[in-house]
Amino acid sequence: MNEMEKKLAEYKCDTNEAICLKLVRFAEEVNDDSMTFHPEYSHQLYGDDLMMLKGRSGRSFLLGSAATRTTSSHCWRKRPTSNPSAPCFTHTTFTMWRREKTSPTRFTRWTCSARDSETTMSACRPSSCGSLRRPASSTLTTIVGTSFSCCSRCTDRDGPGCSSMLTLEKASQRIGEGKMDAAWECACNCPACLLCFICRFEKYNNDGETLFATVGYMTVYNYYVYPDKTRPRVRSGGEVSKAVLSCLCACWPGVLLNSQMLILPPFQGEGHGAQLLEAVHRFYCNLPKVQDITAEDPSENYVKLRDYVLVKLCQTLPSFSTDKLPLSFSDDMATEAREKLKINKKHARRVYEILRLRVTDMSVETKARDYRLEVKKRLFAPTKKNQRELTKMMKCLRPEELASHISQMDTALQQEELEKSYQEVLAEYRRVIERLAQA
Ligand SMILES: CC(=O)SCCNC(=O)CCNC(=O)[C@H](O)C(C)(C)COP(=O)(O)OP(=O)(O)OC[C@H]1O[C@@H](n2cnc3c(N)ncnc32)[C@H](O)[C@@H]1OP(=O)(O)O
Repeated sequence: MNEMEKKLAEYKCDTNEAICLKLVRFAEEVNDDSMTFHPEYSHQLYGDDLMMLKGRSGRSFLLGSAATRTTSSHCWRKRPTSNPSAPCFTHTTFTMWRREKTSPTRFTRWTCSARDSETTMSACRPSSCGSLRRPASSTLTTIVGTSFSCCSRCTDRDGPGCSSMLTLEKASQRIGEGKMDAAWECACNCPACLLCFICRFEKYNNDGETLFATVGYMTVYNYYVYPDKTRPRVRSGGEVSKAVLSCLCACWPGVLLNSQMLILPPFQGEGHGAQLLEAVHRFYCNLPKVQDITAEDPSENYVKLRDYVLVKLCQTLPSFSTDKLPLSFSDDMATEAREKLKINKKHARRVYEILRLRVTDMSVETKARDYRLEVKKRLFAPTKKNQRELTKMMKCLRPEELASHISQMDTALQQEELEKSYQEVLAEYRRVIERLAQA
């Protein structure tokens, strides 16, 4: 370490620790340190190794539905040695999120006023996003009984973008640059044709005024399925035309990041994710054009959440009744799950395995064995396919070419891997069953 590096070392710190965030509903909360939390990921703002932050003075506030206030005055990034005159990039990046100066008296301007209904889920139609401060115009469904609202539009220019960058590992601002997508241009006014932002708001009262603060959101993109269906996919909002992008950016600059689903950290683990996903499924269930609902590259947490929600939805379907579960996965199950709940076959199969586990007495050896074989049959299917291909290859490959493929066939190793996968799946299923029991 040279002298300069030693000097700089004292300013270095973990940016995940140094950055403090708050979600603030009322003016007095701005100074309430008990509400502080830290980001999970800050490398997208500061880089992996060049970032430096002096002390712990960096601090941001994400207010109500949106705006960000940054009081981080001591953060900067080391100038690249190759270009000493380069600007201090981190500082620029950080202040980029500071759309407006925040003052407690202006809180209400950053909050969203949705419809009067208890909860409202709306789809965002890009062409109708022009007026940014109006409530969402297209109410699609109303769910009564919860004080949270699903709404597509934020009424302010500032979205929870910074929080998205700080809570997702691969968030990106560079989406859809220059790309056109017909789905976005659709003029039929059908919500199933669009990318929807479905947002979850906390409804609260501030001095007699009903306000809505962002809890989380999902972006769902509708793909075309031949010949006349669509397939909503939980995914980032990429591949949009520039015109639409700029319009949506104005509404939700942060939401347009590569964030498929996000519940803001203070609200995680409270059931919001499950309720949001369930609301989305229930909404699409009523659209005949929709084939099924999928997700793009789902994370482990998302799969856990989806398992729980889908099992909860399917458990009342006749084809999944307790007497039918021990008879193996049936076409009836796949069809009913797809037609009534827009669940695809692969997910319906997982649902079946979870529900069957719930009714199986695993202390009875024969029942446990039947269950194990049923699950392992599915888990082993890809390996079996590989084996069939290998058998074909054996007929045409030279011995040295075959050697590497043969090693993949080590049966003992395969059995070990299979058992490991089975145990992992079993643990995941048990967690879902436990959660269902608590609900
Ligand atoms: C398509 C994709 O892959 S998108 C990528 C997913 N997004 C991310 O990873 C971003 C960061 N993470 C998040 O935004 C959220 O954590 C999500 C979306 C993954 C989940 O949302 P959450 O609101 O936290 O989910 P929810 O609260 O319904 O369930 C999470 C856990 O909290 C537990 N929980 C729910 N309600 C309660 C409660 N009232 N009390 C205690 N625990 C609870 C659940 O049992 C569950 O635990 P488990 O996972 O061990 O079963």
